[in-house]
Amino acid sequence: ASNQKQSDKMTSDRVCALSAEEEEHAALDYYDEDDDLEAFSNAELVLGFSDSLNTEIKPRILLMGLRRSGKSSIQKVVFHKMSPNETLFLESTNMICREDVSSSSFVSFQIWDFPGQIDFFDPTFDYEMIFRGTGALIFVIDSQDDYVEALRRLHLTVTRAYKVNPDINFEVFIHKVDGLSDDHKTEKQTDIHKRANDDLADAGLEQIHLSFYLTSIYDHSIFEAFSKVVQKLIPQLPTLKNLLNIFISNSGIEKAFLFDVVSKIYIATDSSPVDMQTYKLCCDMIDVVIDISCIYGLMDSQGRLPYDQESMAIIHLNNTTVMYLKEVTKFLAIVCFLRKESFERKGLIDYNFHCFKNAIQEVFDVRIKVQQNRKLLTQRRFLLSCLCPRTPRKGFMLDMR
Ligand SMILES: Nc1nc2c(ncn2[C@@H]2O[C@H](COP(=O)(O)OP(=O)(O)OP(=O)(O)O)[C@@H](O)[C@H]2O)c(=O)[nH]1
Repeated sequence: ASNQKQSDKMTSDRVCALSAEEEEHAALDYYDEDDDLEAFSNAELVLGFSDSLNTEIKPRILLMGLRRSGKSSIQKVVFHKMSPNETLFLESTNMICREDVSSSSFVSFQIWDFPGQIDFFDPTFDYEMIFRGTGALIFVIDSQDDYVEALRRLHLTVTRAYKVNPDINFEVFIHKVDGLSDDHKTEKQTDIHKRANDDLADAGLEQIHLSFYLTSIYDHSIFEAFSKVVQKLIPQLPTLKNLLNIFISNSGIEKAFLFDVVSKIYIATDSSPVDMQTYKLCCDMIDVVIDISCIYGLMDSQGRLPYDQESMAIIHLNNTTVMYLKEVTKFLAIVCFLRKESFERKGLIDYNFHCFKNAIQEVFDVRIKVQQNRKLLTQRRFLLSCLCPRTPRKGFMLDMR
């Protein structure tokens, strides 16, 4: 319960930070500006969203799949810290639920949770508008159920979405695998993979790439899968990876992850392979650090959490490995694994960390600058197109520049 409270507090802290952040940030450099504007006005018209002009248009992640496949549970467990058992009481989703996931870090997107059955032929459902601004489409398949119908829906959804926007990343979560043995899991994955790709090949659409993940809300697999989905939407990923590689190779560190603390999504890691055990240890460490901070730390006069960019933690494991966590920004932390001997040179590690942090700040600054320019441009173009609707927008763009 205490963990839940702390997470709620952190989430609400993040929401507060978001509104301030939104003031200075504009759209991610993700899709065409014309699409931004169009998607923005369409969303308002079609779905009645009341976003102000200030609102950032973020890449969308759609959660789709049959009824009761586990879509809402995934969203609640990953982004609301709901305990997996509580999802048993979730009611069926009847309308599209949209949620902003943002922080001052690189994690910034919208999740749209769709009701189980979407009728693509329903004229009130403007799927073209929805797919146009989509970065990733996650299709959830219940592995404990018969998946023939799910595969049919997957095929229909993917082909429709691809026609509208070929840049969407298609991610298939073979979900609820907690009830299956290891052999059974591999068997199901192979079967689903083969059938889905055969269907695409039969339709002459071999070029569509589907990524498959075995997931469950009862372990870390869902966080790991979500991390990979989100990473594909971070344009700065290669830069972050490069910075991490330089940092670890100069500090005697074996592995490092850059985490979004609230969601426990890792947004980047170095080039060495990731194993699930290491990832689990990082998640546990983040939980421990937040818990200890909340129990023993002193809140400031405004009642804010005693957890900030100065926070750090060291855990010595009983196999001569040391885990070292350091905050990079309020919502971003780096978790490193290194040998006890390497940790003796902590001064060097801290100095290198300082350089790493400055480099991350520079990446942020560039991003903010680009976003501010885009925001200004989009607002001006919007206002001008309202004043002179007949004049082609491209012309305005040239004038403004
Ligand atoms: N065993 C197991 N059950 C799960 C998992 N994820 C979700 N569930 C259960 O699946 C049921 C349906 O979950 P929901 O999240 O409501 O499913 P949904 O896809 O959002 O359903 P609709 O809103 O009707 O489209 C709930 O009882 C969850 O507890 C999982 O990883 N493992």
